[in-house]
Amino acid sequence: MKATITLHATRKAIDLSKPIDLSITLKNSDKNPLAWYLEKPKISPVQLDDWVGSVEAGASVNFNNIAFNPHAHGTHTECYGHITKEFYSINDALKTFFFMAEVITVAPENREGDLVISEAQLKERLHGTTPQAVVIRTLPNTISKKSRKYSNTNWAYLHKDAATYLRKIGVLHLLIDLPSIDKEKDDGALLAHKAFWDVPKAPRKKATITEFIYVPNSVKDGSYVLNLQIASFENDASPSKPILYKPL
Ligand SMILES: N[C@@H](CC(=O)c1ccccc1NC=O)C(=O)O
Repeated sequence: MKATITLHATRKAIDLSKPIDLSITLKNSDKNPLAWYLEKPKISPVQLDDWVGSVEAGASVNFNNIAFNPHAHGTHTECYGHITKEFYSINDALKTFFFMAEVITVAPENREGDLVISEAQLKERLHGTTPQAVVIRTLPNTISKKSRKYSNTNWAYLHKDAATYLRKIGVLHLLIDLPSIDKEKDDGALLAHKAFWDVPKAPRKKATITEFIYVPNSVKDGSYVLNLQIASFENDASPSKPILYKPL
């Protein structure tokens, strides 16, 4: 199935039968990626007295409870409610779901023992484009990202100036293949989150950050149509399913 999308008088044709799924599956398995010092998600049948919600155990249906954390267990999209005292829901922040996106690839720079994505790197990779969404693939890009145990690894992060740059060129949706755009242990500074959302000065209520994606190596850098979908959780963050379509 093909579709034509018109944005700012530019028409792009896409093939809806060729989605590129950037989400990492969330599973009850040791292969699930982990961050923030949590153990794996739990997916298990409901038990009510003698009844077990599993067809294998004699029930008519499979009926599982799921216990997980959107920030720690896989691909999720968050709004500025992630870092504010007041409650703001991702379900109110994200109300439209198709955007023009630029996929870029960066090798974080070594700065005093940290791996940092700089403003200069983003500027160079975006070469003057001002997309609605930016998808950052970090190098090395191995498939182990889908099952990595990130806790206490001091993963790569976005310099606050890089996040400010994205805000200033009008990027509304930022996607990255790390558990956070910020440094794992920063004493609560969350500099890149604050810079991207402009918190507390002038919070960008519609801006979102999607973390824990995986961009397959087969996907080339460049322009795509992004379909960013969340589950309708009233929460700062929700599991999400970003899908790219390559313009034909
Ligand atoms: N870097 C923060 C912690 C942090 O960002 C965080 C901690 C637990 C669960 C989620 C977190 N952040 C991101 O989604 C700090 O060191 O205080």
